[in-house]
Amino acid sequence: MSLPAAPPVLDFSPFYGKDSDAKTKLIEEVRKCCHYNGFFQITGHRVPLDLQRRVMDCSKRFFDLPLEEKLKVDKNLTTFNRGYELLRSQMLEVGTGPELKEGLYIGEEIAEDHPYYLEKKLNSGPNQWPPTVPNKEEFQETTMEYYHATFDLAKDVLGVLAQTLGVESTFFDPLTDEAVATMRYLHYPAQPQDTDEKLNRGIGAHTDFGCITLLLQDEVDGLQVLDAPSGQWLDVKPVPGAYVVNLGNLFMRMANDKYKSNTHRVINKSGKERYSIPFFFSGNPDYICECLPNCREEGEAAKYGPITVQDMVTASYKESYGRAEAFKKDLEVKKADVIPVVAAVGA
Ligand SMILES: O=C(O)CCC(=O)C(=O)O
Ligand SMILES: [Fe+2]
Repeated sequence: MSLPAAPPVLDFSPFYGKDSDAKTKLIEEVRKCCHYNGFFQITGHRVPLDLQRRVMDCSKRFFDLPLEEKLKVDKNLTTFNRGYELLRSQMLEVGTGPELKEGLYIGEEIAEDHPYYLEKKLNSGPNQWPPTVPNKEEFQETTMEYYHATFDLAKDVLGVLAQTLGVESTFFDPLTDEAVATMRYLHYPAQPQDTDEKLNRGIGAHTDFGCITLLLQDEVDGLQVLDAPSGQWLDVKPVPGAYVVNLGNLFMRMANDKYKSNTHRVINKSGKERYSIPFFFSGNPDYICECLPNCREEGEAAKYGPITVQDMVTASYKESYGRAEAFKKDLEVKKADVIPVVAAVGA
């Protein structure tokens, strides 16, 4: 048995080239990762490094704002998950405290007369733009430029995933057409070095809900994936310019559990602030997720029935936020604050 291995860094550029051997090799490597734990990193993609730098700068500019400015775009002002989320709002891992991260949720600009808004589709509505962020116009433009570039990359990654299943790279077009994706600017404050690892999470152990996630990390580490066979947590080291790609629960379900949506978490023990930008690609909300081609042996039944992207992702959201709310109510009752933070927001 090979030793537990951190997700490999793959050169994605053969997808755009004419070298069919290199393309076949890329497809094989991606397939191996999908079977193993659904995680890999990619370089050689088409999102410019300069755009990645500019978007990280936007994220920092936003989180540097005073708390009362960030609260002007509070996510709770919308019913469609756009805007600012305070520290400790989410709790994905049972038995740990609410998470030490703050975020800004952004998506495609959906006007209030758009059918997705009117029909209350997943995370669909106008973005809430922070009114006092420095260089506000550039902030909006760069954010959306980055959103669209990452959306295109997600489509390309799904093209390769289709090929790993032995079907055309266009197979997922009905899923990617008019797809919903949500991006989050995330900021993990520095935690104390002697932080209680059992309780404190930047983000608790979880699997992602949607189809695929493309994650941009800054240079501060903290992301870990669980190696299920050994129970070890493996660091996903930041590689400049690279994306961490991982499959979500929706994809695993469509692959009849043959491909993995793997458990991961963030513990920011670096003593530094950490910034990351995950891009969650859910898909067209009306797309019906069914068992994909070549994901079962002859005569083997599909493990799951059909479900829409909308229903699958909505159910996952409700579950995790419900847990955080219940925990906080419990804390209020006990009047105890057991979760230390070094750099609390606004402090
Ligand atoms: O910030 C990271 O590195 C990971 C974030 C993550 O796993 C998530 O938001 O689902
Ligand atoms: Fe995640």
